[in-house]
Amino acid sequence: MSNTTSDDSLITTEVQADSNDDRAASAAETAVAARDLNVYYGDERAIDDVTMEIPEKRVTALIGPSGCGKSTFLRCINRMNDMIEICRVDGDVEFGGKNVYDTDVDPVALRRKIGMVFQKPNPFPKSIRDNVAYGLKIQGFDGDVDKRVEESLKGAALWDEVKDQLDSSGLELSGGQQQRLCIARAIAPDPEVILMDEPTSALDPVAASKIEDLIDDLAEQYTVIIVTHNMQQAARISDRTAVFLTGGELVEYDDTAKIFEDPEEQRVEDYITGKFG
Ligand SMILES: Nc1ncnc2c1ncn2[C@@H]1O[C@H](COP(=O)(O)OP(=O)(O)OP(=O)(O)O)[C@@H](O)[C@H]1O
Repeated sequence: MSNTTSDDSLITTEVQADSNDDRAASAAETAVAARDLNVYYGDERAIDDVTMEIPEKRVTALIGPSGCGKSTFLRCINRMNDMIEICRVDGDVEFGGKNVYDTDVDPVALRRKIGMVFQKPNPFPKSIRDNVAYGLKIQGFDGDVDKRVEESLKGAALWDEVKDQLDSSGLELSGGQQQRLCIARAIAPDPEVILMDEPTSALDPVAASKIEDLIDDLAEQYTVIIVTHNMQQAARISDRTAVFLTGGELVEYDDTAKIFEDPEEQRVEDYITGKFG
């Protein structure tokens, strides 16, 4: 599968020291940038003037205590907050050199380029094949659907386990397999960015570990932005970490090793060492 960026297509406490290091050390283009981003639910501000650049083909973790705005920030990136009536967004989220909140951006086209995986695996009550092919059909994909389904299931490290049961229901799979099916569904439309909102918190440790390995592989090809409550997970799998604290303030954003080993901000150190949050 190829990745392309085209503005036009939008219109209508242990840091892992192996593979992440190579990625973290090399320069990366910016995939997504928030500029002066404020988000409100009614009168309540959930994101407080956040500016940050998220690098391409890296894993960026968003961490912080409950209610600090991590999910709200994530949902801004592919405009999932549009679905929440009382939510108002001020400022820019740039993707492919364009503000995704520009009036000529089609949110459905945007979400093909910026896919999303949720906390609870949510396959459709359809066959494994149809789960993966769903987005392709909606977008009027005129290529080889079976080939793309196979590539996507391989990309989600699920193919070997399901290749002989593609017509079985996705709901018959285990929780971890269902989550990898959801990842296959997210990558089938050939996105550039994958947003993950606590993708392992509903899974047992073995299934969670498989997803962590998969996230590392996905970053070879995609930009991965993950919300996690699990600081060890952030330390293990991410290249960059953004720490949000109460009120939607982005307090510190840096290489993951720096955040976990030598943060600039006392509040971040206190949070990471469990003094609050
Ligand atoms: N749909 C909504 N309507 C009203 N307020 C909301 C809505 N979603 C979130 N909020 C509020 O916005 C703030 C940030 O919430 P958000 O879910 O983004 O935080 P979070 O850091 O992801 O929390 P958690 O880790 O518990 O999921 C909270 O005060 C929350 O109550």
